Amino acid sequence: QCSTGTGRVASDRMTSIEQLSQMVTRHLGLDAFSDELQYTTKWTIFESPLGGRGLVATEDIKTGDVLFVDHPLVYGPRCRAIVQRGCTVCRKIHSDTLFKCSRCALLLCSEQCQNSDVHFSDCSIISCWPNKVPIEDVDDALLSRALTSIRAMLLNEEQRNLLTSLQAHVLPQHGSEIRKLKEYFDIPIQVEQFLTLVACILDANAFQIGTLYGKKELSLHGLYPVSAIMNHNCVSNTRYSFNTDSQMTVKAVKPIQAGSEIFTCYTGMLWGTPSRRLHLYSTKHFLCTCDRCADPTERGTLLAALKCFSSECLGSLLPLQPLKTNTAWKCLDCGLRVPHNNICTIQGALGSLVGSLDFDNVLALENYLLNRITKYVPKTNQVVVDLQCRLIWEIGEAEGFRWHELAAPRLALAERLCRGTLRTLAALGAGEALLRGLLLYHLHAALAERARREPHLYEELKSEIENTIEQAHNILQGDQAAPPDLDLRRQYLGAGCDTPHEERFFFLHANDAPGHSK
Ligand SMILES: C[S@@+](CC[C@H](N)C(=O)[O-])C[C@H]1O[C@@H](n2cnc3c(N)ncnc32)[C@H](O)[C@@H]1O
Repeated sequence: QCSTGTGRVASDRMTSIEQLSQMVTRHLGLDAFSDELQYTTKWTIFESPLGGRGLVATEDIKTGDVLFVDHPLVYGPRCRAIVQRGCTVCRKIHSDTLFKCSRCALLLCSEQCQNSDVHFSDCSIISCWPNKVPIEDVDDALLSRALTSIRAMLLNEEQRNLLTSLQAHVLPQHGSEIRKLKEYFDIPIQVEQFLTLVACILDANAFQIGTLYGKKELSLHGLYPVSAIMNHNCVSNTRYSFNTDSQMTVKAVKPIQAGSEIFTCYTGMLWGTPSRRLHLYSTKHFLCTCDRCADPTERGTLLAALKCFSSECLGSLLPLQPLKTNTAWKCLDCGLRVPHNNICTIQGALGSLVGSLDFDNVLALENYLLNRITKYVPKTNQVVVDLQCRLIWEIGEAEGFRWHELAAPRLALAERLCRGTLRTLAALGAGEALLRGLLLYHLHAALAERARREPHLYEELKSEIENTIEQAHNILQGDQAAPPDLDLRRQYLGAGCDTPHEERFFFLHANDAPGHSK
């Protein structure tokens, strides 16, 4: 049945904090608790000193405390300029069975997906709009980009009120997917206005939804209304994780004092200041002024550092006034000053260089990291750190590079890279961030493999093998991004296991066997 009603088309954008708090309480289901069993949160919504609303701690919060479990009002394929082609129901990509639905043009991979409830409701909205071109000529990538907004048509009034009370980026660069969709479909004006508003709200607030560890599937985003109220800090005091039902759990990664704002991070943790600020400005329309952004060295990590332009100097260039977008840069050693434009040229060239790399080729990546990239940039630079992480994720996991297959120098390299990146995270004050959990897991796996090969080293490595898996487990448990053998490793290689040490490694080889799908 075709729905033409759009409910509230545009928000009055004036929802008070009290109204928003009430809507959030209902959304989280906290109003279902009886008077005797009062549910209290350790935070509330407030007028943030950064502008707009934010979340603030109402009592002291400990590391690891769960702040809330949010669920999405809507979710669907991520809306990016380059869209992966994948099934809009089961998220399968790289499938040669992908086809367009003959009624709505959405991409599907099987009859089962076509007959699913999800597709039925998507299709029943889109197929109501008269098509202006033959359905087979509709741009399925564009339709995929617009699908999350389209799904908002199914929300009830209360859900729409919550959705439209969130901030919207009402600027020409947002909502273009809906404008373009009009080239293919005759969309009623009220519906178009609603979809455009939702698209602007999604651009301001949506979170990318994590995928299962190592699984390549269509990337999704979702509108998590409570998480969306969190403002940004480049050193977040929370982390979030997703379960397989797309629920999002937000936890503290460090102690948060009563009265302090609760933050998330909208950028990559290991990006340097100019990259983070540019990204925030172009996508979220603000210039961050947090302590990390104001510190030219980024707590000594030098993630943005470039090589000094003077051929005799081995020093690093850093921005003189990082909060000024056109700041000059200065060498820490020789004091050479370099104008901003010259820095932009180097950063542009570096971007093109990295864009040309084949990240799926482990040997090429390793060679580039060890022999090439540090000719152009200091080893602290974010590009080097990014390549290090990409290599860490491949070593032990990629075909032909599983733990038991690694030559000793490569195993040692994995260990060294994990330790280096963990040091950078610690210097930033990242606390118990997700990235730290994954790095600890990989460090544990490298150490365990070394102990398996050389049993005489076991006693020496035992406490670190145990500590790393315990800490990784603490951070990653319940997160769908967690490696599937996390629990097994903790059971056999964690503290308190009484299996004789010669027998503790038996499961590693089974997991590493070629063809084993992690
Ligand atoms: C996801 S919303 C966060 C909630 C928002 N403050 C509100 O009132 O609904 C993202 C927007 O909040 C603002 N914001 C978030 N973090 C900020 C920060 N560190 N400094 C300035 N503005 C920030 C920006 O306008 C950004 O586009």
